[in-house]
Amino acid sequence: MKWSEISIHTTQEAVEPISHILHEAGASGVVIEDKVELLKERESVYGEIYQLDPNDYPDEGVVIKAYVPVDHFSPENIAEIKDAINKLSEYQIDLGENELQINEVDDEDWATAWKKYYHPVKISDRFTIVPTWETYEPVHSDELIIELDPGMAFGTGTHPTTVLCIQALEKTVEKDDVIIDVGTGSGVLSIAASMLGAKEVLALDLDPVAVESAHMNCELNKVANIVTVKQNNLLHDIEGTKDVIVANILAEIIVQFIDEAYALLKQGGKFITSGIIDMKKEEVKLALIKAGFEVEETKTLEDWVAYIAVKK
Ligand SMILES: C[S@@+](CC[C@H](N)C(=O)[O-])C[C@H]1O[C@@H](n2cnc3c(N)ncnc32)[C@H](O)[C@@H]1O
Repeated sequence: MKWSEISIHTTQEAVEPISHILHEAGASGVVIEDKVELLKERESVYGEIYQLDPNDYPDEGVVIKAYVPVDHFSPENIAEIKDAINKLSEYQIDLGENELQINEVDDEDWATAWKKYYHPVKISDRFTIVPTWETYEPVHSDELIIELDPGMAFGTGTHPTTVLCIQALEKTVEKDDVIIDVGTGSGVLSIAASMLGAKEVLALDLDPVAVESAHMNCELNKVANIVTVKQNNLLHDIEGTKDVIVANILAEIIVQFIDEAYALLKQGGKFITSGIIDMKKEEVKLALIKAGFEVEETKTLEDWVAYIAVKK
């Protein structure tokens, strides 16, 4: 299948409004190429390993790329996008070069375009995430390595919410624990839980692409005997008593199944939640307390929050 790649060379201050215009026009995601990424001081508590290639970034400004099926936009639609972008200058937004280009690319090209930005990253005391197409030599003997190919599912393992969940799992999971991972995506949290000693992990996702990706990654990491991957809507119709439930899903969704999580956990069981943007943290905390949980720990990274709550 052919896709249209729309790329706009602009400035950093125009990234948000232009990304919004592209989303409104039907693009399901955007890729931002910004040289600042090369200069950024990374939080180095865990000595993350970044190997970004300067050739992937523009010398000046930012390039925003969006992908849509090749016949999605008529010339009129493109003109409307250009108009909407030009109008931003009325709000004193500097558009820089403001150059829009359209290229035709193959399915394969854009589905894998993000791979060049994804390299081994040490994300916690014990875990390093290594993309399947990279080679990596462990630095420490007790390092746990998760090999991952997220494909089109969420979960390269490096998003702040995933990092917070893995760090929380590292503190929480005990040998032979029985765990549920709600919204497993690439399966990264289920794999981490297995490597930390869980006896059984149930990995759930509504999206069949995620289910397939999680299956594949569990095989790859040799934890398929511990993790059962299943297509499921949140915790609907799930039974049994669990030691830990982890869910990295948006706050709006978490609040919908807090009571079900509470019911499934044993006394003293832990509910790890992330995907919570800072402005939603109080709403989730109140809902946890209302359900009977005690919030044991609040973790933050960038604008994201994770809670470790215990069933009292
Ligand atoms: C933010 S991603 C988290 C992926 C992975 N667990 C991680 O931490 O990187 C959220 C996942 O939740 C899944 N999801 C969204 N709504 C869901 C629902 N109602 N039931 C099950 N999964 C859902 C999405 O398909 C997506 O894979």
